[in-house]
Amino acid sequence: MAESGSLVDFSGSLTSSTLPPPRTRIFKIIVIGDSGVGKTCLTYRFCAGKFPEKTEATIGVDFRERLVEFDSEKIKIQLWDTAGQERFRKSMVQHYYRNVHAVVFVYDVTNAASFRSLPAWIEECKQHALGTEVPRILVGNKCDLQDSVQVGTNVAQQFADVHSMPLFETSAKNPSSQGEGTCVAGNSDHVEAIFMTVAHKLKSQKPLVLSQPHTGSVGTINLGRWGADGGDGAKSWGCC
Ligand SMILES: Nc1nc2c(ncn2[C@@H]2O[C@H](COP(=O)(O)OP(=O)(O)OP(=O)(O)O)[C@@H](O)[C@H]2O)c(=O)[nH]1
Repeated sequence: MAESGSLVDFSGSLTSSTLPPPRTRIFKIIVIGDSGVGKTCLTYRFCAGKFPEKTEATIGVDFRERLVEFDSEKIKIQLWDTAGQERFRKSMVQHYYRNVHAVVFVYDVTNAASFRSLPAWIEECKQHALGTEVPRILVGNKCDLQDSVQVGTNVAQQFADVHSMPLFETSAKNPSSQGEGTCVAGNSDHVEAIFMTVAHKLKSQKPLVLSQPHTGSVGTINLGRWGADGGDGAKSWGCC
């Protein structure tokens, strides 16, 4: 370590143009659940700010990201929108489970089968070494379809409690029309709040390994299947 005198001399030659660019932390969050539960719509709404007019079944994995700022620190939230259909995900699975910082499990509140599938998704995570030490949340989507609800808040909350996850009920289509489940009431842009909550949680944890020079991009991009990796996993998670 340089003594303070030599440090002063040396720092005189250091200008902002010679310093490395500020680095942006990246949080890799995978979004999983049955086909048709709305994973693409949720990730699109968060990254592009609107409900997509048209979606097609995801093949493999789509990758969207958004740059956000917390306490003057820029953070890139990278959402990996995975295919729900088995035939579109097989070859890809082990790649998108690498270096994950958080997992978002999605079910469709109007589709009980998608809720019953959750244990299988949790099991798949476990098989890829993603246990309870990785922050996880449960999202019940399509709450705008109130007349068709098949999965009540109580049963979803019980499931969330058993698995130590916070539960959010929302709608990618109309985020202000969510039901009355835990953590949901009165938020006018709930999808935003869900992903920001996860990012906030991750930010307050151990610094991540992977970072990259700040490019200032905001919004949705699709880099294809092998676009990016995250860093070390975050270590703990409390219910909201
Ligand atoms: N009413 C309503 N429809 C939604 C909502 N979210 C998604 N949808 C619709 O549900 C269908 C499936 O949505 P996707 O986002 O493609 O579902 P996915 O989970 O990504 O499906 P896969 O890519 O096959 O895994 C589409 O027709 C969407 O328009 C929502 O919050 N409310």
